[in-house]
Amino acid sequence: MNRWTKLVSLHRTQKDEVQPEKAGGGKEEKTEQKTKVKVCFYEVDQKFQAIWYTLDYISDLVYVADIFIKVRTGFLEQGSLVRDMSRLKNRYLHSSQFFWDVLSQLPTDLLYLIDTVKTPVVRINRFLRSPRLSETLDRMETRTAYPNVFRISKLMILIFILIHWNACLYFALSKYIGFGSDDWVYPDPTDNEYNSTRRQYFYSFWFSTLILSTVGDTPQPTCEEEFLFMIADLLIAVLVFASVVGSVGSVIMNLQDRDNVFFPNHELVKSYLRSRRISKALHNRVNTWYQHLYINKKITRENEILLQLPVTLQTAIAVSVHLPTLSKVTIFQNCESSLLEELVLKLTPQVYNPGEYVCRKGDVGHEMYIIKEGKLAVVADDGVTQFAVLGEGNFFGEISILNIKGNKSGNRRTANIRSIGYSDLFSLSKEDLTDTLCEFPAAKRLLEEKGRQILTKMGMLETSDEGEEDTEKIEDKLVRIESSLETLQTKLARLMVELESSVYKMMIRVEQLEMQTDGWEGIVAEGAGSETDDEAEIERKIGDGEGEQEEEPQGERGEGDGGEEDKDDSKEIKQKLE
Ligand SMILES: Nc1ncnc2c1ncn2[C@@H]1O[C@@H]2COP(=O)(O)O[C@H]2[C@H]1O
Repeated sequence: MNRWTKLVSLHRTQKDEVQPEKAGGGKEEKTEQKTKVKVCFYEVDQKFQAIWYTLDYISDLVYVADIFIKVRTGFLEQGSLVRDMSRLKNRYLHSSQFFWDVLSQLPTDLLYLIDTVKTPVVRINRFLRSPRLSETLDRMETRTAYPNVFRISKLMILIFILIHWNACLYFALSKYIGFGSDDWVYPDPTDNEYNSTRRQYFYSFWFSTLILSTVGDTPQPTCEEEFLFMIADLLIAVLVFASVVGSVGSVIMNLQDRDNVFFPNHELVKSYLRSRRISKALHNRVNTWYQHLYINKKITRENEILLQLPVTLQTAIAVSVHLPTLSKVTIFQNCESSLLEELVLKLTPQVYNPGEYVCRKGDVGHEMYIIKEGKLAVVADDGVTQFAVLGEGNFFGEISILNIKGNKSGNRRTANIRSIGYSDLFSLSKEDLTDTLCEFPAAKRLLEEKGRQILTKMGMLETSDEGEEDTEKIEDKLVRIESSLETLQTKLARLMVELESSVYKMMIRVEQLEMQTDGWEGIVAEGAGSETDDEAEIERKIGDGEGEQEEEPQGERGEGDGGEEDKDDSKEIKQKLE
């Protein structure tokens, strides 16, 4: 048999048959012996044949089970999941998938019965199932909480399998060329050091790893087969190396991207601070803040991350994350869930360092804050004297943005608020708060009440109750006037349309009547004798005109009383004629 044919068909010879060939040096034809079923490492085959068969047929059972699963797997039709068994069966049986599944499951193992074909190559059709494996891996990747770890593990396993197959080929090739015949092939197994199967496998695996990881340092090949093997391996190695570098690189990029999405980009801020020659103290404050974010996993850009989801999912997630905090806030405790759902998407997480001011007295207020975690103090201008300490579930900063009547400080902050330790806050902008409270007046009243209490304590509320009541009354009136104005505007618009249509109809009617009256001038001149008859005639014609008018569809007429006006006009014309 030709050397190449022998190599490709993976026929293997027994260990003791290798020796004469090795001794014979260039002897081309080897005696074909009883071939092995499974492995290049013959001892493994001899000892574990039962295990090989068992594993093979267990995996065949899994493949068959997979076919049943596929038949029962529903599919989407115009967005609805089809579960009807007869349709599912029909669909699968007529798909190309079914063809490939059957092909992969053909009992090619029966070829083992032919004595000369005892090679694992007969089961090669099982590889047709590999798309299903990659489908499974893809699904697992979308479900796992650690996709990057999963990706790297998958890559490592694939590389491991590749190195393993390559090691097997190397050993088979060494056996074919002759163990120990040169430096490149596997050393002579009769030597005790290289005799054990474990040593054979590890040596081959190591050799294969050297090539595929492009580490090199392998012995120089000496014969054609060795050269070809090395060339093919080195080409594969380039791909393997590239895919390893690429995958690891993309994993690192993903991690960086994730960090950049979760946290503000520290490197960017750092280089900005450097370029602007910011003082060391301020630099340190920024660094401490970043450190706190990273160590305690404080995510300040949640809203940006959630933006990629549909609004309903965003709300559901935000509610489940923030509701525990919001439900601790007194004003929101008895609120409708719809208010909380509306608010929750508008909250922006913020983290403050110890000693940092969240707002200063006299500043214009643009947002209010809800405390998620930490303690803050209402402090005097010296920054030390504390008037009150606010904790988890408290809120502040509402007075300057609520336009409370009688508030002497207007839209200015009434106090300094300073973070005692690290504090996690939610900020809510003036616009968002106003929009939301418009629809939930009860919550607005509560907020204003709390603000008024503080202002009264501080003596910053104008205490003219009457004035307040008056203003409230005026406000109520204004609201009523606004709504009445809107209704009036709508009515006016309708009337204008009706008026236009009536005028148009009137013009047509007058034209018709003019045409009719043209003929009567002669009749009138004929004399008074026929006067009574003419009058009756005119009466009749006008009567006809009115009848027509009555037959007009209501829709065309609109809601206005165009008909009445027409009648009046007809009477007028009649009078004129008389
Ligand atoms: N004595 C106080 N106790 C609790 N909170 C206060 C007190 N004084 C002021 N505040 C809060 O501190 C905030 C400072 O900004 P505002 O004036 O917008 O709203 C103020 C109140 O919410």
